[in-house]
Amino acid sequence: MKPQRKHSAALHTCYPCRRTIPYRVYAVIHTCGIISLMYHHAHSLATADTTLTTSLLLIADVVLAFMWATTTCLRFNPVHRTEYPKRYLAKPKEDFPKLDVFICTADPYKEPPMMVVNTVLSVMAYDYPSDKLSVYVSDDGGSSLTLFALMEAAMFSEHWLRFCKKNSVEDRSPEVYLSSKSQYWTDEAENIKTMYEDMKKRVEHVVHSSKVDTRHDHPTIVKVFYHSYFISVLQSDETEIMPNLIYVSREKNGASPHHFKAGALNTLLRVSSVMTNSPVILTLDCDMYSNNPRSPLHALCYFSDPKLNPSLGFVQFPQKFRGVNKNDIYASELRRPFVISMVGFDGLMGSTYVGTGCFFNRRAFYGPPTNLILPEVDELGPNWIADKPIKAQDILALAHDVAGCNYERNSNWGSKIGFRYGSLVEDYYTGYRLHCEGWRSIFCNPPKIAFYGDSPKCLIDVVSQQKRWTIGLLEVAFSRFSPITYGVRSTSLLTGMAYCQYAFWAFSLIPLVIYGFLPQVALLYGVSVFPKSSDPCFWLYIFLFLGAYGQDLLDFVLEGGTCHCWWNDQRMWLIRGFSSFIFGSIEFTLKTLNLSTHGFNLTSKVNDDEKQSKRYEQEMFDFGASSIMFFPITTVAIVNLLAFVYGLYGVFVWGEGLVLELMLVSFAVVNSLPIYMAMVLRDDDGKLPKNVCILAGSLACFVIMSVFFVLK
Ligand SMILES: O=c1ccn([C@@H]2O[C@H](COP(=O)(O)OP(=O)(O)O[C@H]3O[C@H](CO)[C@@H](O)[C@H](O)[C@H]3O)[C@@H](O)[C@H]2O)c(=O)[nH]1
Ligand SMILES: [Mn+2]
Repeated sequence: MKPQRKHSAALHTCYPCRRTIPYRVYAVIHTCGIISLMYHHAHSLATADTTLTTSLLLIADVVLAFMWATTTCLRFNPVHRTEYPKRYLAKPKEDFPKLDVFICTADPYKEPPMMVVNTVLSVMAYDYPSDKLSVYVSDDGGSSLTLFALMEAAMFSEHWLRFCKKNSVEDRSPEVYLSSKSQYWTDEAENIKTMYEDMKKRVEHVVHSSKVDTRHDHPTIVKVFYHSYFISVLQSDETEIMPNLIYVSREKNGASPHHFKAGALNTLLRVSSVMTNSPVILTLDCDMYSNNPRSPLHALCYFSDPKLNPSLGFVQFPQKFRGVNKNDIYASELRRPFVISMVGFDGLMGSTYVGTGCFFNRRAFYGPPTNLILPEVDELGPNWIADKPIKAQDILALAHDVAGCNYERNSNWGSKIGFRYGSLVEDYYTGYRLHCEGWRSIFCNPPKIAFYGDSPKCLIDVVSQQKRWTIGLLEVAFSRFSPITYGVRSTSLLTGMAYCQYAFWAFSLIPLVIYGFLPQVALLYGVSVFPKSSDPCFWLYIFLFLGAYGQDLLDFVLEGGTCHCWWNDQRMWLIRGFSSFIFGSIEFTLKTLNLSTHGFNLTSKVNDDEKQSKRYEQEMFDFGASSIMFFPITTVAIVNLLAFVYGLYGVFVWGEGLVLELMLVSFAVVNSLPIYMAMVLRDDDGKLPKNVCILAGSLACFVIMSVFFVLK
């Protein structure tokens, strides 16, 4: 997309980042460094008799170079954008397009119904013509609890919407608004607070008192909530229609595949098509409430631009989370994928889709921009005019029909139409496939955060979530549509390569394991695998390391992060490498060999362990759960500690020989400090369980001893 300059009536502008040119220059220099390193390895292979270690180091460096190249594609043309929603507002209200909002939920215990209710209310209260707004909730749990909560929400919404519009409330999630104390408290506010608390009590009472199973077998339920009129507060003779609120629980049975969230979204796509068929769709996860009532206008600044319009598939807002601790110890903000890379993608074909907070052009789900693929019946196509009342008998009957679990059999749904199946990261995969079809996208990041969600607050949840992503990304990497083969041809070299960064995310496991064990164990035997400090190659290593890490830090800080957060973020890369990537790759392999299956393990959104929340606030790592996931990371921490101690002693004995080894080991040890503390110094529930420590200690000894036989 050619950057365009500001002119007065424009709805949006786009500026290239200032770092672009220096980055390109540096890329050339760094590339020369990498080539020299490869030459060094090739030379050692040919001359020295250290074939095994050199080959391993070569493999590690090739993977690192590949990762670096993919990141560099995202640094080629980063852009920033600004929208002018006020200018859009000047349009007559009739010209605003209809908007369908999709909200997914799946389990009333991991995703409390009150959380869903707040998300629903926050979008129903958008600053948007209410008669053009429809909110669809997909409940994959088929739970009567969620249904009950929505019924309550529907009743409360009338009061809430009126209250928000009358008092120009900014926080449209009632929970957030009512728990913030900085408000002027009026009788009216007191009143709405009582109503909200009553509703909350009823809903939570039902949730606590009835133990329902999250069912895997349930019939279709489609429930349209009664929509009444409410008197507009500004001109008392005018009436305004409430937004539509529709609950959908698709039919499920054990025999037909249901494709997790992608399946749920496709069901909503069909049901909404029959009922309202709005040209613009917003997808949200149930924890992502709206924090900015004007975000649809930001998105429309792009969708209404005729220059972008014919091929603009989606507008993605960043994922932001509430309650992240000060220095973000688990890197839950995911600043790299959700902001830094987005800015880079945006200058190529557009941001990736991250599953939530994304406005879609409905047409994008029906084939490439130039080639409309029509579904089975007219009512499901993007051109269908949905003008019947949504409670009409035939409309409801059709909605039921298209939410059936056998509906998609032998159809294009999930392959050519709708959200794409075949990966546990249906978001990344769907966005990628749309880019392959020629759709473009936009990253929209206005200063007022559009949505806030929930992120896992304990380490095991973090690494389990990322294990699911690892599996999903590998599914894409090894599919027929792999970015490295199909992607680079269908999009562009840079976009395809940039997508590779994620698809092959887990591959960084290879250099991590090699650099985490090989030099350390060699050091323990007094053998050096890196060049001595008198060798010019010594400086090559230093330069490449500092260059790559330094640029990474710069990216982080330029996109609004702090140095301390960056440090925690890079540490999480190591931690996830030795947990999520390892176990994700194993599960992926088992599944490919048909030895196991894996599902979509929901991330829990309840934090009711007070002690644990406190530890999180104090930035203490929480290992708590005795999980095999922490086993490799503990092992590598122990090996590095041993090597560090031995290396310190060695410096005095061998002098300059092992400087690079020692630097590497020190870096690993500093990164592992929380692990050592969790092993020996701590006594709370978050410490590393004894059995994990003992097992890891034994494995560390085993690794060190077995290398003895290889080296000697
Ligand atoms: O069978 C399923 C499984 C999940 N969901 C919903 O999908 C959403 C995301 O699930 P969550 O457990 O919160 O996953 P996260 O790891 O937090 O989500 C990230 O990763 C997912 C892909 O793995 C994306 O779908 C999400 O948008 C993205 O935020 C939730 O609203 C769920 O209710 C369903 O509707 N049906
Ligand atoms: Mn989530």
